[in-house]
Amino acid sequence: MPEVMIKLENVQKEFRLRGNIIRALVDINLKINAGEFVVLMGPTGCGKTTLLNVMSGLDLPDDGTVILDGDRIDRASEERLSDIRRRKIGFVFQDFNLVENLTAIENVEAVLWPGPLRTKEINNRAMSALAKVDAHERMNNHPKELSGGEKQRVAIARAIIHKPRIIFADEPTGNLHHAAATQVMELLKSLNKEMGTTTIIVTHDKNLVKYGTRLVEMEHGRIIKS
Ligand SMILES: Nc1ncnc2c1ncn2[C@@H]1O[C@H](COP(=O)(O)OP(=O)(O)OP(=O)(O)O)[C@@H](O)[C@H]1O
Repeated sequence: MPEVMIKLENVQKEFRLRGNIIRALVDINLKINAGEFVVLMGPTGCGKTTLLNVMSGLDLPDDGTVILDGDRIDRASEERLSDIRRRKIGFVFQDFNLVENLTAIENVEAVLWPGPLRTKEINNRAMSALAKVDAHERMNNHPKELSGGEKQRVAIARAIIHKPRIIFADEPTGNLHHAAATQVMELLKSLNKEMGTTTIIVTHDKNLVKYGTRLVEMEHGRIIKS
């Protein structure tokens, strides 16, 4: 039996906007096994980001059950959620979310500050994460001195420095040109293969389906294919 990494049962989520109720997630049932590389697609506004946020503990559902690597997270406190996120999850975003006044390596190291590790050990780990994503030559540059692809590779180094069980990536190639997008997807794929990191990416780009081991499609808050 494969190890189940994420399990959602009867998950519902609504938003209220100027008197309207938007059903962002409608009765979602989904199981993702350890080591899968899931590509989540669907038209704009169908609920992809909401689903990613609920699976990763960035947001809570109104109803239903969410289990992440054995922890039930749908009713967890913010303190517990942030502890689970810190230990188990790496996040990658469309706009990179790097801190502008820190260098590339400081952006990666910052994940481990403050913490039990010595400065030298943090520095070594950050260097090896940057080498893994082939961005070590730019380690002393600030984000504004990096290309989009380089910024995203630094962001991926930051996402993997604590060896997460799961990577969630929301439109990771949305701001990149074709060549840089390909490089970022190859990188996520190789991390998934080498380290067995369960990976879930949201995208609009049909060309990225080939990187996944599985395609999940949404429409109007529902999963229509999984
Ligand atoms: N905080 C919020 N308040 C109100 N409505 C929201 C909020 N977040 C999302 N929504 C609505 O919920 C629905 C699902 O949004 P979501 O961002 O999950 O879609 P998406 O599939 O990721 O869209 P896109 O591809 O455009 O990023 C949309 O109708 C959106 O307007």
